[in-house]
Formats: sequence, structure tokens, C-alpha cells
Amino acid sequence: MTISVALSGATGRMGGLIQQIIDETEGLRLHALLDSKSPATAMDGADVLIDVTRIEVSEQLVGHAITNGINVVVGTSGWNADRLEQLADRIPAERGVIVVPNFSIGSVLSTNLATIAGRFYDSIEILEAHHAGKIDSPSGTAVRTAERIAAAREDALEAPFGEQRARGEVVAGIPVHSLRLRGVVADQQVIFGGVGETLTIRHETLSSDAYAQGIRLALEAAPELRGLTVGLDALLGIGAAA
Ligand SMILES: NC(=O)C1=CN([C@@H]2O[C@H](COP(=O)(O)OP(=O)(O)OC[C@H]3O[C@@H](n4cnc5c(N)ncnc54)[C@H](OP(=O)(O)O)[C@@H]3O)[C@@H](O)[C@H]2O)C=CC1
Ligand SMILES: O=C(O)C1=N[C@H](C(=O)O)C[C@H](O)C1
Repeated sequence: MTISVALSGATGRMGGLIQQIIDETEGLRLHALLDSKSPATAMDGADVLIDVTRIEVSEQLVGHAITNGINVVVGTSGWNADRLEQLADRIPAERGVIVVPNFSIGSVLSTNLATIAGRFYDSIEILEAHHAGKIDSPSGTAVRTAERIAAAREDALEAPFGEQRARGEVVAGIPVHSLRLRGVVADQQVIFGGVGETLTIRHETLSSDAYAQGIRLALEAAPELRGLTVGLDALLGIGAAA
């Protein structure tokens, strides 16, 4: 069976990569390319929408897709725990949406490792760096990592400071520090402080090629998915820790 794919965010960095993957992958076919000038109806008739835009747009496009018989792969960042909870309630029984905070396999593994480590430390901070063209912060991966760490712990984390702006944005009790720099693709360090030790779990994306395997995996699985799936974990056979 050939899966026909509509791509929103087609003119962006990720859009270019995804077009190339669809072109090169047997069993995937391009149905429509959407950018900021396209009506949502341009996706109609596709088997799957893959969305790499920005959060406000993503919410609208996903809404259109699931009410018009189209399953969705979301790569757009900004789908935090609150938004995911609301989305889960909106998905009709016969539709599926997979929201993937990071398509890189190494990133999925590093979030899982950080989730395990987070149970053993009370002092945790995240430092993420991305290319200068990234418009959002903190990154979706950092938010998901913080939320996963917090959910896997028995007791809640509390950032040990008040309104000191230089100490980062607090997500689920964990300070997240964002850098936006020329020369960087994506880099995340989760740093754990213990008694007489620190542990750092670091993942570096050196090229956007790192996303290709995960994008293919999500697109090929998407038609059969039902309800909400978050992350590539289940597709990779990793039981999500939280
Ligand atoms: N999950 C993952 O592994 C990854 C996720 N991302 C995320 O993917 C998203 C896109 O990243 P990137 O490709 O770098 O971003 P770009 O800024 O390069 O591209 C953004 C795309 O969104 C489109 N867009 C913007 N506004 C609208 C709108 N109002 N309606 C419809 N389309 C719109 C743009 O169209 P136009 O040209 O017409 O403005 C463009 O095609 C971000 O959220 C990013 O964080 C990025 C890398 C990996
Ligand atoms: O915009 C990016 O580049 C990326 N965005 C995602 C995020 O916000 O986590 C995934 C990856 O880090 C690259």
C-alpha cells in the first residue's frame, strides 16, 4: 500500500528534508505541500498529514486533519503536557495522531536515560542549544524531557530560586536554559547534581540527517495508529517510563 502524505511547513528547513524523504522512500507518495498561504483544505484526501510549522498553526491543522479522516505526524514543537491532554480528548476513535518532540533516535534514548536518572537526583537542570533560526524556546525536546523526568519521580521538584531571570525557565520544576547560536544544529545536556558528583546526559545533533530514520518510521506507522501517541518510544520498542 502506498501512503499519500500532505506536508505542512513545506517551505521550511524540516519541510525540505521531509520532501526528500518522501521522494526517496518506496511506499510514500506526496499528496500536497502546504505553506503559510495554503488553506487547510489542501491536505484533504491524504492518508497522513505531517506537520512541521509552529504551535498555533499546528493546533489548527491537526484539528482539520482529524475531523477530515486524516491521521497525523506532528513534528512541530510546543505540544506540552497540557496541550497533549486536550488533544487526546479531541481525537475521534478511528483516527491517530503521533506527536514526536524529536525524530532523532539518540535524542529519544537520551530522554529515556534522563528519565531514569531523574529518580535519583533532586538537583536537575537542562541546557539546550539550537541554531539561531529557531523561533521557540525552550525547545520541545527540553520541555518533554523535563515533563518526563518530573512524571517518573515520586516527589515533585521545586526550582530553588524565585524570579531570578538568569536561572532559566522552570518546566515541571526543572530550570531550562536555552541558547540560540550560529553553527549549532541541536544540543541538549541534562545535568544532575548529587553529593560530591554530577552526571551529564548529553545528546548532540550534528546534522538534520539525524531526523530521517524517525520521520520514515513515524510516516510508515501513522495510518495504523489510533488515539494519541507521544514520541517514537513505542515504535522503537521502548516502553515509555512516563
Ligand atoms: N520533531 C523534531 O525532531 C524536529 C522538530 N522541529 C520543529 O519543526 C518546526 C519547524 O521547524 P523549521 O523547519 O526549522 O522551521 P522554519 O521556520 O524553517 O519553517 C516553518 C514552516 O512553517 C510554515 N508556517 C509558518 N507560519 C505558518 C502559518 N501561519 N500557516 C502555515 N504554515 C506556516 C512556514 O511557511 P512560510 O514559508 O510560508 O512562512 C514554513 O514552511 C518547529 O516547531 C521546530 O521546532 C525542527 C526540527 C526537528
Ligand atoms: O527547531 C529545531 O531545530 C528543533 N526543534 C525540536 C525541539 O524544539 O526540540 C527538535 C530538535 O531539537 C530540533
